[in-house]
Amino acid sequence: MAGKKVLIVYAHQEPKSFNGSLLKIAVEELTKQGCSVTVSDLYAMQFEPRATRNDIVGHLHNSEAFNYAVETWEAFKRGGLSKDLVEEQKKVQEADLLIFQFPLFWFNMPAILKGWMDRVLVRGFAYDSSKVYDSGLLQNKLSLFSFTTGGSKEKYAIRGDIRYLLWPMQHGIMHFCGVKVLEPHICYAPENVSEDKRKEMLTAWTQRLKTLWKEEPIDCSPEWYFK
Ligand SMILES: Cc1cc2nc3c(=O)[nH]c(=O)nc-3n(C[C@H](O)[C@H](O)[C@H](O)COP(=O)(O)OP(=O)(O)OC[C@H]3O[C@@H](n4cnc5c(N)ncnc54)[C@H](O)[C@@H]3O)c2cc1C
Ligand SMILES: [Zn+2]
Repeated sequence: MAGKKVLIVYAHQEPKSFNGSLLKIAVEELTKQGCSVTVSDLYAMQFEPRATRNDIVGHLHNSEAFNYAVETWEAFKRGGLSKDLVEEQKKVQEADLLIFQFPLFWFNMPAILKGWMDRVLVRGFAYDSSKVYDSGLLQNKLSLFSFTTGGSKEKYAIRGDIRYLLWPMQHGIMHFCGVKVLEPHICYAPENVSEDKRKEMLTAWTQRLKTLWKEEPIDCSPEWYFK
């Protein structure tokens, strides 16, 4: 929808990859719609995934025993978070929609993207003591997890519902911070399907993006994941 701001957090090393093609499609289609699109290309940025002391500029709240959650919370309040974090938080703050584009690694997101979650979604910025889930601090935003797998759709049906994997990402992170969740977009086994099937999956992503702003968020409750 024209005027909407979208942040795509992208975790793949290779622009020519299938994930790279999915990213390109999203940038093109959303830009065409009149959205303003920002991409955080984590590998290209050499984004630091480790949650360390370096994320705090200046003095520590308690230099005797380091506590990452407490120190980043305190640093956020006094404007003492490292520059790369502040930049990512600004992008999140401005966005109406967050799209996460990545290949599934060990039933989860790649470490560099997990590190983005760990470091950017600081207490005071994304959530606070009683400000979690529907009261989280990142209200009025949507999120969408768009990812690829190595395993086929049939294999996932046998191994168990892929929604189980989405519980920590969608519910444990996004919903916890107050962000609403759209249906995930999953491209199964792009390496092992025909060229035609790959083209079909890319077209399906373009098609979905065309009507994305009309979608209702999922009911992000245990039933959606485990029923
Ligand atoms: C550490 C690790 C852990 C993993 N854990 C899991 C796991 O737990 N579960 C699981 O299912 N998988 C797992 N995998 C596999 C991984 O999820 C897949 O390899 C990945 O999702 C494939 O996506 P890709 O973008 O890298 O594919 P690519 O290999 O980049 O792309 C597939 C094919 O699409 C082609 N392509 C790219 N763009 C286009 C285009 N525009 N048109 C047509 N063709 C195109 C490429 O040339 C390539 O031939 C793991 C992989 C790693 C490295
Ligand atoms: Zn939820």
